[in-house]
Amino acid sequence: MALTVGLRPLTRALLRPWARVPGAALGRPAAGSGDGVRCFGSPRVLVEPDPAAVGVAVMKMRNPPVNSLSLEFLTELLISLEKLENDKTFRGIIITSDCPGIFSAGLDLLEMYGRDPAHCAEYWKAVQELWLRVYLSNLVVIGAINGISPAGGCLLSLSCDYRVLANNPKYAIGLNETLLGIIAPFWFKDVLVNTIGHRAAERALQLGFLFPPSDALQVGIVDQVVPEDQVQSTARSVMAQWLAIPDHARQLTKNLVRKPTADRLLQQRDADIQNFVRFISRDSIQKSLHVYLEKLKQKKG
Ligand SMILES: CC/C=C\CC/C=C/CC(=O)SCCNC(=O)CCNC(=O)[C@H](O)C(C)(C)COP(=O)(O)OP(=O)(O)OC[C@H]1O[C@@H](n2cnc3c(N)ncnc32)[C@H](O)[C@@H]1OP(=O)(O)O
Repeated sequence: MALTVGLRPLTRALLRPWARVPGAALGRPAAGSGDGVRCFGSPRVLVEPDPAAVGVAVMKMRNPPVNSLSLEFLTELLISLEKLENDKTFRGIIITSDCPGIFSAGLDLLEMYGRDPAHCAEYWKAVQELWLRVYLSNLVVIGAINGISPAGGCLLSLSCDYRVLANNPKYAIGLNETLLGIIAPFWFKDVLVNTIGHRAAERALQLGFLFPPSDALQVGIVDQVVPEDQVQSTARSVMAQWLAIPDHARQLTKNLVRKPTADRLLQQRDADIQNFVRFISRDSIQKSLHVYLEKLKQKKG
């Protein structure tokens, strides 16, 4: 899949600072890493080969405080994913968070609030692109979900091939868009329906459920719940099972299962962008986002 849409100026801008960080440029050995050990990433996305598993990369999201998916962060994720896809040494990625207690707070509300239509369109293209890249990745993608994962964070998790969630009562996962007064786009909905079934998705989406770990496992929005200190090791064991399957057979099967869902978006990407921009620009929606952002602020006291 080509990394095509409207990201070039930002991508160029992002690449410049990386060049100044010793060892942090994509594909270069990291400062402090041993000779020949590939460690690449960007300011917000740390990518390292798993020292205990050949062919596996660990991608850590570090966009503090809450790993919200800003345009810059999305762009860095996309570049790292593209790099991994093109690097034949890797067959699998474990996606996890470097922000304690938070996997990802989802889409960055500040990219949708008080922004002009052109910005919203560029942002939505990047959101689409990240979903397509993760969902259709040829690599095995395991989510090691070590924190709360609402909305866009949940979509990212649902796009992995397998999800391991830390058993912490503070964590929850789900598509909670309605609680913000907005709606989950049809492709978010499709992925949830594919994962937990129509009836459970119908309830979860309308009520904006954020499932705590035991409920998340029961409904099937995650595949495994394990003690927090076992999330990474479990993800690694699961990865070994998936990598035992010949790549070509697994990849073709994944494509067979996922392509119809992805095609629904691919066939109408521009219309989906226009729909998003129209929706998000409405006064009533901007008002809802304002109220929600204020609530987040007030929560701090
Ligand atoms: C047609 C389709 C139309 C529209 C579709 C649009 C789809 C949207 C999907 C989404 O992903 S919307 C985003 C949904 N996300 C959430 O509801 C999560 C909101 N955040 C939280 O609930 C909490 O922040 C947290 C539980 C993740 C973490 O709590 P805590 O550790 O207590 O941190 P704070 O709440 O104090 O947050 C710190 C800081 O970060 C800001 N922030 C939090 N989430 C977001 C976000 N998603 N986008 C932007 N900024 C966020 C928060 O306001 C605080 O900012 P300060 O400046 O006050 O420090």
